[in-house]
Amino acid sequence: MVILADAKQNIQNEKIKEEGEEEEIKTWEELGLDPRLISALNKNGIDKPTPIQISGIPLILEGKDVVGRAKTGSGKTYAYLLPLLQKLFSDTGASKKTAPSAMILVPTRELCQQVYGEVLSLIAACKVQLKVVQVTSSMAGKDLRAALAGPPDILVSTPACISTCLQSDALKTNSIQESLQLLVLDEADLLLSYGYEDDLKALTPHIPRRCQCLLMSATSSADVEKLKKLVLHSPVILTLSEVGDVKDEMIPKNVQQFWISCSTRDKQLYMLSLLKLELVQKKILIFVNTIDMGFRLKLFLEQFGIKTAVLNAELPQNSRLHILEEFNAGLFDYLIATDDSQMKEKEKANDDAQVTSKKSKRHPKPKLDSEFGVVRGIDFKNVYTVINFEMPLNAAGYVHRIGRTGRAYNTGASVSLVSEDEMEVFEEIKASLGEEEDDSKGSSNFIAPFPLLTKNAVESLRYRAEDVAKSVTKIAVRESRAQDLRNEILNSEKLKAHFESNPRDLDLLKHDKVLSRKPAPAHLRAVPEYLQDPTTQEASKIVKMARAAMGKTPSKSRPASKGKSRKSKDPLKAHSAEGAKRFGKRKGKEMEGDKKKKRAKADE
Ligand SMILES: Nc1ncnc2c1ncn2[C@@H]1O[C@H](COP(=O)(O)OP(=O)(O)OP(=O)(O)O)[C@@H](O)[C@H]1O
Repeated sequence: MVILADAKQNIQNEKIKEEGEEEEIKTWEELGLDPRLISALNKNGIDKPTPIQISGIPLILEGKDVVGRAKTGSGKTYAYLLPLLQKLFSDTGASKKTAPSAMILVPTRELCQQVYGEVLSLIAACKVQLKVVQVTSSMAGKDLRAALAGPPDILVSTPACISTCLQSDALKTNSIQESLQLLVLDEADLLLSYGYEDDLKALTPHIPRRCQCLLMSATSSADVEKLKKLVLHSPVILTLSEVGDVKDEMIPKNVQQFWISCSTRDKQLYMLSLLKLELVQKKILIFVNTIDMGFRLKLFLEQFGIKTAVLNAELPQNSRLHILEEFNAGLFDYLIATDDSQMKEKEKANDDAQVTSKKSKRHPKPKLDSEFGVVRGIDFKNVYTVINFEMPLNAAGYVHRIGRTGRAYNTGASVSLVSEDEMEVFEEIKASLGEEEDDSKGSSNFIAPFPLLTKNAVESLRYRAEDVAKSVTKIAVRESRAQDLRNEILNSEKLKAHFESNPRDLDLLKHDKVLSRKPAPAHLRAVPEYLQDPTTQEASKIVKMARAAMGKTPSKSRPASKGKSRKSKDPLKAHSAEGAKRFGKRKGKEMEGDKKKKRAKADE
């Protein structure tokens, strides 16, 4: 937790204790949390605070301005939500409120929906009379005014939408001056790179000096520095020692990171090998950098009976939210996500869309939702493996992608397919994770070569993969993308109506339906025995056993990292860079033992 120090103030440095470090275990009561919130958390199986919550909640309850930096999936949302709600519990509302008491600003609509859902469920569980609303830029002025009439106690939105509310008078600047007590900027470092600087500058002059401001992020950037100056004006701010750069374990220790060197041309072949030979554990989140690549991969995989959904910026918002809900509910195991850090592609596509839509009215390009984003902060449930089919543009993008697994003490893994022209960003990522310069190309203390995929196994699938890849033409990709969009727009109207009356109904629409015009040939669905070498079969069997051993929904609050980690038979553990250090000796003995047994058996 970094809390900026005003140069004149004494800097009180406290270090957030890492998981497993000797520390007195704090309880929610010791943090001064309201019993209603504690019982809501316990009902949810969340029985003790994470390090960032231990450090942050008391400071926020005291009214301090806070900049919270902690690794992905470490509970930053509750670190600010719990004290924020508690402060509003006691807000008797004596003075007539003319604007929300608290505003939570996030960079994407998906995160807006997620935080809104968390607030709603905590308010319901605590049975308190607090009103929360979320507003997004897609809402018309009259809907914004209706949503903010009242006004609500808590407002969850994006900076762009707040700016729209100010312009359309749905929010009045003098009301903000009178009523705003708490302002939270979540995923703060992304807010400016999402182009919200002007929107924030439109808001900040109206933030009253007494307002308590909180900035949360898993990675730091020059933008956070800018935001601190822009937003953190309270003179008394405490500082806890910086969690450090990305290298300070910004990726949870319980995430094993792997990589595979392969040509761009072979990426689909390697992806097929990983999934078809079942060498990685479900659920699987696959990141690509462009929407076209997402559909190309979808069409390719479905020819082999692997059904996926593609989450991207051109889908209607409630379709995107429904896909996230379906995926989190486990209705399908593979999700292809277009990474939001590829902002350039969106801006360019938006510009193109404006240009082409003038030229050809008949085929206007769909407008990309610039508030789309499914990497930052989105709390994917039970994602075990994150696969970078294409590498992110930078280290922060890598940290946030990998951060979609290994959340809240659960274990996870990542596999990055690195082509020759991605080696540079791969080296940058390794350096930012703390790799020493002199490490020879490819070797790493943080990201180990993926050990379970043999050359034989890959070559055995090459012919089929290349044959299918050829059939996925540019035209097929474009047609499937347009078809998917038409389906989703049609569905999204149905969705909106349906959600109102059946909020819990998740299987209304299948988002992972097959888009290929021609049905997948049956012989491609299964990999024939003769194509699988014994090593791969053995590895696949152990991966499945490891997954079964973890059960379907790993427990949220059982901290695997507390040294009491459940003995996982995960075959990757011994091979991961982290695992090699910890498991090297023990694993070596085990493997020695296995070899002796095999030799003894052979001698019999
Ligand atoms: N004290 C806790 N114990 C166990 N699980 C928790 C605790 N606090 C939060 N969680 C759960 O951990 C998951 C991740 O929490 P959250 O989304 O707040 O992480 P984050 O730090 O915001 O991640 P990101 O950097 O990706 O935004 C959520 O499912 C949340 O319910």
